[in-house]
Amino acid sequence: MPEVSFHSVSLQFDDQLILDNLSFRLSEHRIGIIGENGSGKSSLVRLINGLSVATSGEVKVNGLNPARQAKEVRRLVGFIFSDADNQIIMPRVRDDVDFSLRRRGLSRDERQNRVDAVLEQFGLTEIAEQTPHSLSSGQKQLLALASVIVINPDIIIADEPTTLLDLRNRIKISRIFSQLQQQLIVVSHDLDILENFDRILCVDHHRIIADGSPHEVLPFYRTLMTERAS
Ligand SMILES: Nc1ncnc2c1ncn2[C@@H]1O[C@H](COP(=O)(O)OP(=O)(O)OP(=O)(O)O)[C@@H](O)[C@H]1O
Repeated sequence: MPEVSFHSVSLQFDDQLILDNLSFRLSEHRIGIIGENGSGKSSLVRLINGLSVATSGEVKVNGLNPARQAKEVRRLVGFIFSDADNQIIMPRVRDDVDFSLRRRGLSRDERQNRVDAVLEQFGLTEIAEQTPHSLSSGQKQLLALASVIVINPDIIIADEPTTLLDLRNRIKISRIFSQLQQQLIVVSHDLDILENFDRILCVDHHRIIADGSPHEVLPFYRTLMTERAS
């Protein structure tokens, strides 16, 4: 598996402290990141592909620094944004998936086969010729996932990938996640999809307050949130 490491990483926006002196290494297969709204989860994963830059400390992805070697890191890391509209580029669903594969040196046939396979996998075949903007929010979310998974990146980061999906599609995504060979880092409020992950980190008040197996961290988090809600 690839290795993502944080060495004394802090992140500030203007004067606001978001992440405070985080150090950890991620080398497990499937890693979940949980925490309250605004706790810094998206900010944390955005540091991994250089979308944000640490105020101090250092992030490394397989030894590369995402802030200084963004191009190389983005070849390794596929990032699925929480807002799928951000990722839609092309006028047809099929072309949008295909767009990710351009400049990968594949033949036209090979590209088409991969696009067809991933459209099928995500249940998008029937709407392959439609414009992405005509899709429902959930279908756009599936398209965003398909467009990243088709490239086969070494690390897949998904920021709240199931927020808009119905139960059937959540189950489907959960199955797809469990079959992926690549390292997967998922930010989610949907705790069910993280049940079978290898490791869960809980971000709270700028720090990681729990880090362990889903059996340890998810019940801890559920109890903490129940207490805070009352
Ligand atoms: N580009 C930015 N400029 C200024 N502040 C930002 C920026 N991005 C995030 N923040 C702030 O950082 C804090 C953490 O935001 P972040 O999106 O990382 O939280 P989150 O845990 O992913 O939240 P949610 O669960 O609601 O998606 C918030 O207070 C947010 O306002």
